[in-house]
Amino acid sequence: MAELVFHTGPMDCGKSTLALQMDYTQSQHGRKGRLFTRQDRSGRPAVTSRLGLAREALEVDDSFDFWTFVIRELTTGKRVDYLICDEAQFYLSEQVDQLARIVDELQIDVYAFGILSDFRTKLFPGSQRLVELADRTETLPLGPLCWCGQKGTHNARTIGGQMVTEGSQVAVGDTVGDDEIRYEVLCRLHHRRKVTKAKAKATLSPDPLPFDNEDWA
Ligand SMILES: Nc1ncnc2c1ncn2[C@@H]1O[C@H](COP(=O)(O)OP(=O)(O)O)[C@@H](O)[C@H]1O
Ligand SMILES: Cc1cn([C@H]2C[C@H](O)[C@@H](COP(=O)(O)O)O2)c(=O)[nH]c1=O
Repeated sequence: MAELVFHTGPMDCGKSTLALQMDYTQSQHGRKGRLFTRQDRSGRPAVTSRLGLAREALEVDDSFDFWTFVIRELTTGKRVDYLICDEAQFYLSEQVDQLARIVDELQIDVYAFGILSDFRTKLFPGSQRLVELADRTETLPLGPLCWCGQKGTHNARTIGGQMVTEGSQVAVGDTVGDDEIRYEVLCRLHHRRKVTKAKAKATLSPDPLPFDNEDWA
């Protein structure tokens, strides 16, 4: 039986790396796949991992129809055994419905990868639909740590170094670099208290990180 599997976790937990590893492993066994992404950080239609791996992919925009695409591939004699769908949080919920139909009616495996929730802790529509429809939702076992040393679970957005809790849901960005808009993965406690690493450092210095300070812990 083909499967729709949603691999999720916060930013920087290895989703794109796993997507590329799955594609590699499957293709080593002669299976033919297609890679998709939407608004990758690189600005290119590609699946890119912070470990340095990258592969070209097909860009999914609002008008893209997975069902029509796969039917066209099959009816022109091409083989499709699986789809790898990165940055799936940005997909429309109708597109996730198309992915489920592909699994059920064409027996093609779909492996989707994406973050569950945004910087306000609200679900992305694409991720919500994946959780609703997937045969399995898997949370990646490894992930970034909050500055306090706890497991990082929640994505924070910073603008000019300040954590924000309002703004548009989509703003492509990274957890490293010096762009105005950045992300930082925090534990729930520090996300809720809006204590980023920079804020903790400014407030609590000169203690070394990770802090074990009563004030914030
Ligand atoms: N130089 C490095 N050496 C080892 N592992 C690294 C290095 N850089 C990044 N990583 C690993 O890659 C992970 C991020 O992978 P990536 O696929 O880009 O994440 P995601 O797609 O979930 O945002 C990090 O959590 C870390 O485990
Ligand atoms: C939390 C959050 C993230 N994004 C963007 C930022 C990145 O471009 C991607 C996540 O990429 P990753 O491969 O998982 O690191 O999503 C966003 O647009 N809005 C948000 O709230």
